[in-house]
Amino acid sequence: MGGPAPPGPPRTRGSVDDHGVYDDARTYYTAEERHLNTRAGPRTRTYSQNSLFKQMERLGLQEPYRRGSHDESTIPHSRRFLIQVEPTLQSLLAQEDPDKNMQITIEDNGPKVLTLRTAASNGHNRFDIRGTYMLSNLLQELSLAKEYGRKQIILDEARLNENPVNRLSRMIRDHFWEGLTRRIDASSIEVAARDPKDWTDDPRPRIYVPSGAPEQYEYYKKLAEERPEIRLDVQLLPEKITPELVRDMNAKPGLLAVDMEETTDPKTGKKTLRGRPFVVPGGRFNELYGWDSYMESLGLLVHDKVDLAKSMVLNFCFCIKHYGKILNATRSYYLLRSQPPFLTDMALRVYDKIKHEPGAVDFLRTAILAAIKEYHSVWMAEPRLDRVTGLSRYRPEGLGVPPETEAGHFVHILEPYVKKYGITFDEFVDAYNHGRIKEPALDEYFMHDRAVRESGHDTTYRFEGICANLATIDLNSLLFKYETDISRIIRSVFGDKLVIPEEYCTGTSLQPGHVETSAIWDRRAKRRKLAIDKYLWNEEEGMYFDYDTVKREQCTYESATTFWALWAGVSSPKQAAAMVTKALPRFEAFGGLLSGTKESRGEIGLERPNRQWDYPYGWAPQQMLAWTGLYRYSFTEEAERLAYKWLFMITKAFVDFNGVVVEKYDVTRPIDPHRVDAEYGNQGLDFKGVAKEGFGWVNASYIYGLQIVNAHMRRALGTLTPYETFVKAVEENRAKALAELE
Ligand SMILES: OC[C@H]1O[C@H](O[C@H]2O[C@H](CO)[C@@H](O)[C@H](O)[C@H]2O)[C@H](O)[C@@H](O)[C@@H]1O
Ligand SMILES: [Ca+2]
Repeated sequence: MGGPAPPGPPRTRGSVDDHGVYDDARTYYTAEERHLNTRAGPRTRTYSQNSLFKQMERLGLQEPYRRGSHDESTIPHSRRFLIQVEPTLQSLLAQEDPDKNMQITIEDNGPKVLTLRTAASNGHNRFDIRGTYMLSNLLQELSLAKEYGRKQIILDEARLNENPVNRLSRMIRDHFWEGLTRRIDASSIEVAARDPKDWTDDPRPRIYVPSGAPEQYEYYKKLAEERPEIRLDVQLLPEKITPELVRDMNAKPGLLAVDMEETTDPKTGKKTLRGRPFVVPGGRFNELYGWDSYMESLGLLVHDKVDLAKSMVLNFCFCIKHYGKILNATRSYYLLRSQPPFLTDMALRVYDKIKHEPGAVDFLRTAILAAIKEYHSVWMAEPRLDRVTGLSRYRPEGLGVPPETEAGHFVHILEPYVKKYGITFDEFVDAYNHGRIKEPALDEYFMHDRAVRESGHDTTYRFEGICANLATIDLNSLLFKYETDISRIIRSVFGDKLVIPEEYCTGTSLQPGHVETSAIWDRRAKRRKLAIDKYLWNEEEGMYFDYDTVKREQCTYESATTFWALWAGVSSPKQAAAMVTKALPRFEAFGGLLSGTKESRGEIGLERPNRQWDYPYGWAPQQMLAWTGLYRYSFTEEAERLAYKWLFMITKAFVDFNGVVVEKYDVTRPIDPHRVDAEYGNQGLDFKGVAKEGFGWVNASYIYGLQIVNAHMRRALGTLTPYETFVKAVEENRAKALAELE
């Protein structure tokens, strides 16, 4: 045992690995020597596609269709091109991007072929780049090269025809995570403070600091003084956060401070603060989110970005300490609501990676103490707890109309009131928000609307006008997971005794010094399972449903969140089997799991528009939790199949649509599943030339999903094999192998 690892296969000179063909863009395009044409002698000419075309024209030759003296090198991966960046970019776009959206997709009807000059011939020989995928990769590479200031590059062909699964994984690892990482401190506050949702006339950077973090207040004040040009507005929050306060803060929306760590300024040698980094979802969502962060951390951990996942856990602990909860997200207008809770699992996964490091147990203690406080003060307290069933609901406090939605979202609800009072829309909203107009039916509507947003499923007909009354299978599965995780951690890491310090008692009925043991958490979990079985399980349908705690009846909307019970381990093996045979077929579509069934959504039309968390849309968290849950109950084949379908859909859209990765997909649409126009539309589409961020939880689902499928499937994905073709091939091979045995 032990000893050095066996040597790997010998590396041939000139092989792909040899010169970092797949280096990240910064490394690839900033390495001077890589882009010097070492073969260039006195004959070197600097070609651009433009000058190439002109020259061909002069000679009466046709480009790009003529093959003539083309470089026909057949050595895979060894071909490189000598390219003048800007002129080639311009000709590529002029020719292959007729709809001028700075993306080359299957919808662009250009000739789909462009001739490049090979580096080996000093630019004398030519080679055709063909098809949407290679041309769009060329556009992406040229955009990156330009960004790094390159005028001329030597580009490896292997970057243009790379296996798409490898390319997307590489983009996520080397580019997207970085593009989505934020740090709130002097280094980049302008970027972190930007809020595409800001509805005010003066969207300036603003930060709210909790009263318990005076050192941060000093830090940001100083920063604002030293850099007046960024117009940073620094505000100290009062100790007590009330619905009135949050409503009034809507006139001045801002970022909420998160955790900072002490560090030494390399310039002055003095102690200073540095923001703990976090990943944002992307698009219009440029702040730390609750459940997005958990999903993102699953991808970060696969990519060994453990520090970033750990840092997000610590930011959550800060939020629980200073704001009383893990926030929906860290903007002032989200202050009163949370999101689906995943802290214990997230902390455990990080701990698992760092447990050999000093401080790991302290990290886990901090996270678990925070989770216990959150459990008691948020989820198991009024108004979220329903004392009759013992189950919990999404039911945050708040006043008035949520300001962050896309303009027009509430028009159909508010228009009748606007007419009734004969005032303008804005006047009505202001009067209603400040209580000058009282409309109890609207209060009820917005209580449910806030609950919908806390649930993370904003919006869906499952929840409209009812959400705050529902004990959902989602939330109660997650709380069951908290209970079982906390029990296990107390027993296995803390010797079955965890002392609760004073700061973790506020908002709970615990006394400082109280000792938690696993037994009480086991009892809590047992009680919740019983209640879930009693109120949420439906034997006939073979799945879980929400329970209306006011009407005291089970609901009928079929939601993919039924599979969260598998993820949390709350189902019996019999229930799990019933879900697989009865429920799963109702949710399975071309690209994976539907959010809900078509029957449950009902008819849609002008008066009843599509909601983004209903049929036909599919979301990354639903997929990830279902795969993990199915795996947990040994339904490996089902988990692999669902993961394959999801990954195939994402890879295909990535290949056909210039590297696109979006927030959610229409899982019933094989050709362009990224097209979603419900509510605020899709996020992640809006890029020029090359995608820089993807979308947080979809990035993660891709990386995580590749851990779920087997190696054979991964290879089939790389060749864009549809699931049915893949299965057929597997079956044929099996039949052949069996026949050979006989
Ligand atoms: O601006 C409208 C709503 O946007 C958020 O919801 C959606 O994006 C979140 C970030 O990716 C995600 O966590 C949520 O599940 C999505 O539905 C926000 O969370 C809502 O509170 C907000 O009203
Ligand atoms: Ca285009």
